Amino acid sequence: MEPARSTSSPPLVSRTTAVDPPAFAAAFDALPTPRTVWSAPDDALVLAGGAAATLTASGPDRFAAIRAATDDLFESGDVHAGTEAARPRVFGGFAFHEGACAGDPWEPFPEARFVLPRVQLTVADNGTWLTVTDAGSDASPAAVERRLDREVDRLSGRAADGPRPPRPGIRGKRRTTSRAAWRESVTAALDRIGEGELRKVVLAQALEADLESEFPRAATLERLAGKYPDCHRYCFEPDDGGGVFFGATPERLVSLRGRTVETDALAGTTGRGETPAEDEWLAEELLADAKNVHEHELVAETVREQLEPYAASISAGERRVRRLATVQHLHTPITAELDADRHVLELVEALHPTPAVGGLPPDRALETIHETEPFDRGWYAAPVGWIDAAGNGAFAVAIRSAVATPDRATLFAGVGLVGDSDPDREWDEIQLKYRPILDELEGETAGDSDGAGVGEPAENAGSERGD
Ligand SMILES: C=C(O[C@@H]1C=C(C(=O)O)C=C[C@H]1O)C(=O)O
Repeated sequence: MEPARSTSSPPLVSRTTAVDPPAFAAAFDALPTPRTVWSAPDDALVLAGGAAATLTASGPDRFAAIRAATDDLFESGDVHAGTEAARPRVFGGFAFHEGACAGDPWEPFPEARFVLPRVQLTVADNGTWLTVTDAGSDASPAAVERRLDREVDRLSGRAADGPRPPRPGIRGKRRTTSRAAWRESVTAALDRIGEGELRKVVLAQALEADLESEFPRAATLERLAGKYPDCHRYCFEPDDGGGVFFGATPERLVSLRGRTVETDALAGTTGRGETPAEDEWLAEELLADAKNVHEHELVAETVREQLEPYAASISAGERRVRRLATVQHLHTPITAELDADRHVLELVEALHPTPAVGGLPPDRALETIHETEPFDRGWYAAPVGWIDAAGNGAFAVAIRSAVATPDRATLFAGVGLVGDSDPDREWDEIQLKYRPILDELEGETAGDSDGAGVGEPAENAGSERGD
């Protein structure tokens, strides 16, 4: 294992002030690279740029290494955060498995990388906040305060620079997996399930899209925010600034606040109907479908088992249907109280990969994924999120995602296979799971509006219902 490397060491100096909210795209474009966007339904929106510190790690111990590096970074601080949401946090993510970032388009992405942003806009219930942070032996309160004044002048209340750029359009698409190859690999996986070697495996595909015009980062993130307000939205730029990993995922891996843990079992999928009545019918069918319920219960049971060694109590909510813009999923919310104070990365490591993106038994499923998928998963389906000085944090599962460079996007989507899965239906499900990102790449459609403000409430396209 390569030890975690911090490009700076404590002390950490951070200053925050309230500002007038700027327009999202104008702020995004004005921030230094590498930029981060993090937004979750129950969390403040963070739009950040630059790095006061960068923590990277690789190999099987990358979770422990990042944990040690964050403990080191947060060891001593001179912090005036003004509001809790603007306290120093590192943002980043992990590769799905070690070795997953070896090939195109993942080379710029380390197997684990977290950034303490230099400049951060935080949009919380109690206002918009601008933070400047420095870390290392040169960090000085006077210099941080001077920079904060400059950033307030640059960013506060900044208006949109013009109309939102259109979707880039797609010139051509390439699949990593042909329909024939897919049928063959699904059949082989189902044989392993039939023979009792495997109970479930999640196989994914990648889709490369050549773009007609330059990928518009800020506009794409704004449009995803409008369509997926109740998903976790994320965007991470690697240090070279060339590419960007982004997405809007319905799946929380884990959040920890004090000793309270929240997580989701999300697995089992159907489409959306043409009418509200058809939507309802599909949701009812999903709740009653033995194959999908089995696929879902394997995830819910495993998440509970994985949490058990850490928990004083665990409770699962009712299984419901989570309705998104293009698909509907079975969803069980799970909460736990820990038996002791713990770091969020202990839980991330214990839970990842859940059988919602890996399979069961985990080792056999990962072997099958390696042997079958002709591309690197990179950060797809892996944990992305944040960590604070107290070891609290929130992580999502980075699905419904893509890596984009100015002229190309690579999209990823997968499906859970159990004994009675059908290769053609699973193929169709993958196409539906590409839609959230593909819709933002394909040519312009009527009815697009101009840029909204940072954190402006968007139309709610999602809902949840029980049976
Ligand atoms: C693997 C993905 O999605 C996962 C697989 C699901 C399924 O097979 O039903 C549902 C939600 C996710 O847990 C993906 O979107 O890429």
